[in-house]
Amino acid sequence: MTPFAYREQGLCVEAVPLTRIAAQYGTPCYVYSRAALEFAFRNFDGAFSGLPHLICYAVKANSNLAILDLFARLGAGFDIVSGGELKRVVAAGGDPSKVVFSGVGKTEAEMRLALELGIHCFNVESEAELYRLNEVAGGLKRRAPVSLRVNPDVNPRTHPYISTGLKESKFGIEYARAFELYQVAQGLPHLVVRGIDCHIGSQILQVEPFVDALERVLELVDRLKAAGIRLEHLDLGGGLGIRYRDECPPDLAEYARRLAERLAGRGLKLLLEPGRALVGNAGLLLTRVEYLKPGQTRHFAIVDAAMNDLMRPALYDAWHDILPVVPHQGSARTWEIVGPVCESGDFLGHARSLALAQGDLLAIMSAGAYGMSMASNYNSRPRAAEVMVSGEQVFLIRERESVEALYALEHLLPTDALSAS
Ligand SMILES: Cc1ncc(COP(=O)(O)O)c(C=O)c1O
Ligand SMILES: N[C@@H](CCCC[NH3+])C(=O)O
Repeated sequence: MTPFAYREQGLCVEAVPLTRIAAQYGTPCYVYSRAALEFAFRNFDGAFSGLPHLICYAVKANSNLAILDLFARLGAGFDIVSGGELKRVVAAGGDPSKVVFSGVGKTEAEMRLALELGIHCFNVESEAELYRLNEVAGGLKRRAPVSLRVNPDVNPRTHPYISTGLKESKFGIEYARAFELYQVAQGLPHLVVRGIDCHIGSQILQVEPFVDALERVLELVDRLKAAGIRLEHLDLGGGLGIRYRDECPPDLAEYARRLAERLAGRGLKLLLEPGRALVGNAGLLLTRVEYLKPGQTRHFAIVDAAMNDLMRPALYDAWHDILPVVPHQGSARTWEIVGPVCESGDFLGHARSLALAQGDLLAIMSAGAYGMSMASNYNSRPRAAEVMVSGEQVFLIRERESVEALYALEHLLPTDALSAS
């Protein structure tokens, strides 16, 4: 599936040239391909067709309503980590009964909302959360469906900031305590034990860590079964990596086969929470070169997108391919691709060999996941617009913010308060 290709008018998304999108919607602008999103979901879902399963898209990767709507129509469930994400799922037409709620800090209000909407399961991350959830559910005269998110202590072999399944991590319940806490959960009157959950990290490029985690979790499933605690589902979280540069992510069929092998004959429904794998390569960030600033030691191309739009390079030193929308014949130079934000860490790419002129458009690739969803208004920069391409059509799915909207919630101190000091 190649939704991005060079044609006569330069780089296109499906049938639409990026030059047209820039002219109509301005830059910076996130551009997604509907075909790529649908393909990614169907492909992932299809790989597990031999097993009872539910793909719960991790909303945090990209929470635009149009994307949630698309996945909901394809039958997705959703993995959420806040009341805000739950409200987005509902606003997009998602089915709350296919929602799992992860996260270490669920508030009472978030629990209440999720119980009232009837979500599928809470992935509980601590003993204290079990007691709080029991109380909140009791207050609503309901029983809360729960899984314990177990920390299997396996190394996902990824960036340390996005490893979550090691015992040093704040996530999940310590493996050694999980059995005992299942017994606690079983004894609490307003909880129903439904399943078991783990999530070991993100951008994982081998199948082994998933298999190791699954085996650890299955050991626990067996011990629980022997103690009379039967589970309906096993949620293995998300984390499957994608190609940003030259990575070789695991083949989906192989990933599915290795998991299915270990789950065979157990009667457990498999839940998965992919984020990046469904949206990462379906989107790009379109930006324009504002200035070229060649120097003695380094040459800077200053573009109109910045770390507030795409934080991954600044935060993880992450690589995103940067392509010229209309390639030049001119000779290439090595450029630092940087934004206008007042931070030395504000870069989108180091040492990129490109033939550039002021005013050129660039496409920052593989920006569909953790791009817009991690954007901020730092330096009072309005967040970018988002559009979705479908064949020859372009749909605006999020307007560019206005600068006024950025301070609309703020208040000046009243004059009398100022004169009193
Ligand atoms: C609990 C949980 N589920 C799912 C995901 C999605 O991860 P990814 O986008 O790597 O698939 C994350 C993020 O790492 C997460 O924390
Ligand atoms: N935000 C990260 C992934 C974190 C996953 C969330 N648990 C990234 O951009 O790669």
